[in-house]
Amino acid sequence: MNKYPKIGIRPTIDGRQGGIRESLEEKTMNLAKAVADLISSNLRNGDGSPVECVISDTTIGRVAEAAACAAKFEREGVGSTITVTSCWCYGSETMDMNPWPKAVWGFNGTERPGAVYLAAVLAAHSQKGLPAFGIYGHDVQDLQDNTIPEDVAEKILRFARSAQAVATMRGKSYLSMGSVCMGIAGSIVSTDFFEDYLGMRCESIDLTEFIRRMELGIYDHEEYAKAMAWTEKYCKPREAADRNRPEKAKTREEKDQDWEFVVKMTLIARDLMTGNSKLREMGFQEEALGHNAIAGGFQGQRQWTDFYPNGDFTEALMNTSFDWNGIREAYVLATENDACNGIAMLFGHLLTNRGQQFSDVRTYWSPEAVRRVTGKELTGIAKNGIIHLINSGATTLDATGQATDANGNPEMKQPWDLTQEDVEKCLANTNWCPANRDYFRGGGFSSNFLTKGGMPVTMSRLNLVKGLGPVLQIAEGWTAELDPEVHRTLDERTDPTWPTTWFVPRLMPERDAFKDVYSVMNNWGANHGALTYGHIGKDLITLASMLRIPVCMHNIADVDVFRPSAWNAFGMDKEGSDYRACSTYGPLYKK
Ligand SMILES: C[C@H](O)[C@@H](O)[C@@H](O)C(=O)CO
Ligand SMILES: [Mn+2]
Repeated sequence: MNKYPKIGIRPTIDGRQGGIRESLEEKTMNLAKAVADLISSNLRNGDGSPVECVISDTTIGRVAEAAACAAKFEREGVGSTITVTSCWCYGSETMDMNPWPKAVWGFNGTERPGAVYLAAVLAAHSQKGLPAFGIYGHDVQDLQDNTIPEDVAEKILRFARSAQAVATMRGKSYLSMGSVCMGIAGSIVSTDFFEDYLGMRCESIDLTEFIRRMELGIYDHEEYAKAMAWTEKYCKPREAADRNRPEKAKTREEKDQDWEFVVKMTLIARDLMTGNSKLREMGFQEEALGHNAIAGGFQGQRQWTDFYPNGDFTEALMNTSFDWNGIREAYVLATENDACNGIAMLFGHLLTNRGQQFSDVRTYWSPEAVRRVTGKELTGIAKNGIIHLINSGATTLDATGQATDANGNPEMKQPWDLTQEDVEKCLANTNWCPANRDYFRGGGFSSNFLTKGGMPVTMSRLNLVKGLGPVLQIAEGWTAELDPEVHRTLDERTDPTWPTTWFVPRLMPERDAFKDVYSVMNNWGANHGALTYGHIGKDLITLASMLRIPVCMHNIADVDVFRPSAWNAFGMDKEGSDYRACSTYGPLYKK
């Protein structure tokens, strides 16, 4: 069985035999091949395999050929399509009628009217309530030119990245480990939202399952020994001084036991999400299956953490692009079972294949407040103020920023670009602090690091609003590096046992929520944000429109907003039309 969905390419053609069709067959097929090649040579699935395309067996001129193509795509596990043409074709006969994400590239040439077909078929898509993305190159190309211009390539790849994310999450699960955490609304998991908007299921387990598996030894014992040896080498030596009051601190012996406990928790959390064939060999058929989870959340607080070591080690390692088994794709695991943030992490992960960061959006520090408490000025990109992102647990260790690109700049890499040296540097820059036992009575270890400055990042968050539905918010910006003394003073006022990222959003004076750094913090819809490496706001906007989730706040220029062409019919203000279109079409998988 194929692990990932494929993208179907549909070459459509003028059906008139006796000259027209014959003259266009080769050209049209070549355009389809060029699109498939563009996608497979640029986009990868999470395991590093190229995103696969399937091309229709024939060009599509008449409806029987459209039907044969649809049948082939169903057999091949296609999850979205791109229709390509350089000429006039018959709209409703050749169009893709499947409600999955779809785009049409109408070649901008004038010998044959590909753009006329594009307009006609997009009108048909609008009329039939099957929104499609329209791709029309800016400059006229010659008929014999089969190259894909840069502006067209950018749109094809933006569509394909987002469509592949939509298709990849479909049919998978979100696994709640535990339930609602400290009354956090995002952890009141909405099955309706997951099912209707994402095509996903919600699974849940009670946290006693961890104890059962630990006590009955239901985990891979060989892997546990390997994981423990790795932890002894890379993590335990970086155990930080205990900041608990002496009467609250655990003894050395208790801490050693906690290390063993949190390593076992990590194996079990992974097995719960994705299963483990080793457990089948051990006779545990059910446990070997896992929950088919592509994302999950760990409740932790309060009952579990009041009694057992916290989930911080587990969450940090799961979200990281490496562990004792080497470099691998990061998992998506939200802390505090905040599924709304987990979904923003999942979007970021599927669009980039990189490890994700989960944080409390804790403090806006104005330049004035920083001056007052430190006696120093914020400088550089931080000069207009900063947002302190900090939470125990679910932040990828990739967010240390210790991996470097070819120019020596910090990067949170895709796993296939990570090197062993990068991995060792991420680990060498992460401390493991005995958990603050006023908060976490059961102990455990919190990952602690300071994110390197200068990385392009995008903060996002999904919120559920009664009467409206889901909305997405997006803020592109950068990580900032502060004067070390300023960092220390500000960090000491919080919980210095947790990882810190200083975030500076890109401001847009003309948009109220981005007129200053304070407004970004003040407009954030909940206590958490997901941080993704890179400026991926454009991709998130395209993805959200495919899922009919309106974007309530973003700092992306209008020219970079790429949504289905039907959105243009809902008015000239892009954000208002987004709301109207999303509410008209409704969720993609509504039953
Ligand atoms: C320890 C505390 O309960 C934190 O976990 C709390 O500040 C949060 O993270 C709330 O989202
Ligand atoms: Mn939190």
